[in-house]
Amino acid sequence: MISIKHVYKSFAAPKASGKKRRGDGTDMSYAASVSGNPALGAAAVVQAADEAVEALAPVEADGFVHALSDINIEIADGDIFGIIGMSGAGKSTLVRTINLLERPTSGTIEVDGRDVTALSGEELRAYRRRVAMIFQNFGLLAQKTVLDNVCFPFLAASGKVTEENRARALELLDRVGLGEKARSYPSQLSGGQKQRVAIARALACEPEVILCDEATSALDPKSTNTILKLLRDINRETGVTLVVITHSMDVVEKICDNVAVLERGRVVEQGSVAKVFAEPQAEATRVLLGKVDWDA
Ligand SMILES: Nc1ncnc2c1ncn2[C@@H]1O[C@H](COP(=O)(O)OP(=O)(O)OP(=O)(O)O)[C@@H](O)[C@H]1O
Repeated sequence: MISIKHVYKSFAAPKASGKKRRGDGTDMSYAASVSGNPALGAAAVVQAADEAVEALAPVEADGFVHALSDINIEIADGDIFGIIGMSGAGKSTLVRTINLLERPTSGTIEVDGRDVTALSGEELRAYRRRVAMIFQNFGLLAQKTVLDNVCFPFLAASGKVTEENRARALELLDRVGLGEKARSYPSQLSGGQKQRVAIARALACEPEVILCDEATSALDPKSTNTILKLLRDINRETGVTLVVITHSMDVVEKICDNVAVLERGRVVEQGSVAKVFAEPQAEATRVLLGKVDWDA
């Protein structure tokens, strides 16, 4: 059970670092999400701040961007929990506080009753093995083969990759239907295949939770369905909890059991998907469902 209690997150008004993204398109979030290395964490935060500048964050009168305000959510073990909202609602910030890429400004995140927000060092690395993550841009390491990408969590955890680890990675590649691509490089795969590699990599350390941050946003409808079905099947087979960050009600309807709707950093509605779809209470939910009267 993940209990998010009174979580707030504020950022000082962002300033562009002037640094460009690394030429190989590496998303720092993945490397940071499997390690407790403060330098990688800092690089991921600089990258996020640059993206926030690009997104023109609204700066409040006090000079801060209040990305999350008093978030209270409970996610049961084995649930497929959707977090939905428009661009800038705070979805990515929330998911990044769950795996502690960002620390909440205040509030707690309890996992099985234990507050994890102050974890560091080996305890933080161990926590991140329990909470895997997949990203919109896949976060694969471009210079490594598919097999080496799936083995990366073993390397990050213990500094080496054993034969047993490789055999496990091959099993996982088979599970996602990509056994024959083990020696390929990410650039040789379609978007849907890249996301399947990322899912195999997420499963490597047998996580209890997978955070899926806009995992299908870069994919066409057919690949989206393949990935959503794969995630749902894995949830049923292994009991892993899925936290699905999305701006698409279609995604929520297809795989989620429960959903929280975020608007400007606040939860404006939450409950079972069936109830929220049948009787949406918040205006933001109706907009996301496409149930708005544009002429009103
Ligand atoms: N590192 C940061 N520094 C400053 N502001 C930030 C930072 N990260 C996020 N923000 C701001 O916090 C708010 C929430 O951003 P967040 O990326 O969480 O929204 P989102 O719902 O995930 O949006 P999108 O769907 O566009 O990714 C935005 O106003 C954003 O600009």
